[in-house]
Amino acid sequence: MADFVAAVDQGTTSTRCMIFDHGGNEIARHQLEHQQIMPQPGWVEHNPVEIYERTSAVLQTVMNGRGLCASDLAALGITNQRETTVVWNRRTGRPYYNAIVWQDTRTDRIASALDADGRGDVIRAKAGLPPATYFSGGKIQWILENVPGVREAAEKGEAIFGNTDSWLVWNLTGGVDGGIHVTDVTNASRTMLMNLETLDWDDELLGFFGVPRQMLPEIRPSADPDLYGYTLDHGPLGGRVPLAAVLGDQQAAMVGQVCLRPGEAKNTYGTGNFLLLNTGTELVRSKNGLLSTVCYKFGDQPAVYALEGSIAVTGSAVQWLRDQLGIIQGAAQSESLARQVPDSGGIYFVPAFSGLFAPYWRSDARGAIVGLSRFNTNAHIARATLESICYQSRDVAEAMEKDSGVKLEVLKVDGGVTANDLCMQIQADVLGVPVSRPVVAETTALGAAYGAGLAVGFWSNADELRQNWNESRRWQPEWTDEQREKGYRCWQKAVSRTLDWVDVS
Ligand SMILES: Nc1ncnc2c1ncn2[C@@H]1O[C@H](COP(=O)(O)OP(=O)(O)O)[C@@H](O)[C@H]1O
Ligand SMILES: O=P(O)(O)OC[C@H](O)CO
Repeated sequence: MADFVAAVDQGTTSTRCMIFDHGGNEIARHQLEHQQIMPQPGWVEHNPVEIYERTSAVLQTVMNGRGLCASDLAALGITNQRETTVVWNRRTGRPYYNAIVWQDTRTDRIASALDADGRGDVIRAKAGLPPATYFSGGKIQWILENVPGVREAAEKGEAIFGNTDSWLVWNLTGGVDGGIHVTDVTNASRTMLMNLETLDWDDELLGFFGVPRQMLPEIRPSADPDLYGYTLDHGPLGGRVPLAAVLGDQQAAMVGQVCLRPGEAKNTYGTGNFLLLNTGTELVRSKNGLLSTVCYKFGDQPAVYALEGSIAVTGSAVQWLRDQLGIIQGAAQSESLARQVPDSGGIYFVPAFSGLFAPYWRSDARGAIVGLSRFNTNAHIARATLESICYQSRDVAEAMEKDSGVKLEVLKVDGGVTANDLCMQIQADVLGVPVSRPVVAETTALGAAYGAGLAVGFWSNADELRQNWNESRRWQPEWTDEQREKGYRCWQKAVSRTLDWVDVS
């Protein structure tokens, strides 16, 4: 009898494998970082071979560490950083180029040209996305146009595209020896190439980016009782395990937080922040700068959609304090440093390192710290960094309320930054609603495990998952309304100072 479900969470900064039992409790985990390659300002790449090696290593370490074998696992689910683009050769298994990461802004001219000639509106209508450097379509176009030999190989069906989910599934199911070339509907909904209503690749959208259809993976349900396939006997799990679910990481976090009813929402605080609201089987189109996206599709049930507010830089701003400014030694120290001061001393930090994503979608913005005086110290900068995470979340929460009419009563949170108690208190203050963190903060991996477990009958329905959800801590707002609104007005003024900084026309 298989007592556990495994999940791989292939994230922006690291890859982790986690094993869960039927109660949704974490049994084992291992995590490895991979290199962030930044060859030019605004460019961010990962090495896909390194990512697969790290994935194999975390799977092996977890299995060996707990003395588990493949037959102990009912299923494997995969969740991944979305949009990040890999193009590889299906005969040799070798990538043509590094993965171009979702944060990479090299395609800003491709993106702004889409709005100049009306294609942008078609993309908004069909894909639910604003033209932006964020999504995969422009990244594939860049590889087709700039890496010698790829266009010809793509026309012949030899050069194939995938986000990191497809790359991992292809390798785990055989690679050059019959690996399957698939993705799930949530990942496909982030490419600018899929029609949100038909849930299929759209020829008009493919034409906008010059992408040959034969490059693209087959789109499958997020949790698939027919199974994606099996891991290999000689693979990192040491045997055949049903690969039963694939979900983009933010959608997986929705499942892990059991936001499975319309009106339920969560905010994940990782490298960036992603606030998603379940809108049910109704596709809600944003008028306020949010994305419409697929939340999940379980088997042959209708797809469930979400509104999403994507924020490019939140936890990575904390990394910037550590790696570039050197004012903290580790991410956790951002809290002790910020606690040295009662407020940010009048400064506001807008970390528009990759332009601004939702709700602004301004690739011409760049980061700024405004309001500086000689009074300010590193502690104020640390505090302003935490505040920037919370104010950006308020920007998207406001847009979400306008689009959906749903008033947030409590914000469910998860992800690495939620370990920062001060940041969560500031979030409650800035939003004016309570913030609630679950016991299992690794909701992304848990969501992939839930998808895989539902597909193979390890869990039978959403009610079982709901019983597994428990709160670990809740923060109540402490600021007065006057404090809250004054702070937010200053934030909006600071944002306006970052716009129109670089020329992307
Ligand atoms: N105590 C902390 N305070 C603030 N930020 C933190 C803390 N711990 C981790 N982080 C940030 O959380 C991010 C990692 O979170 P994680 O959920 O693992 O992200 P991802 O899935 O994007 O790789 C990093 O950007 C790191 O700077
Ligand atoms: O890997 P994360 O957690 O930073 O998530 C990245 C998002 O999927 C980008 O859209």
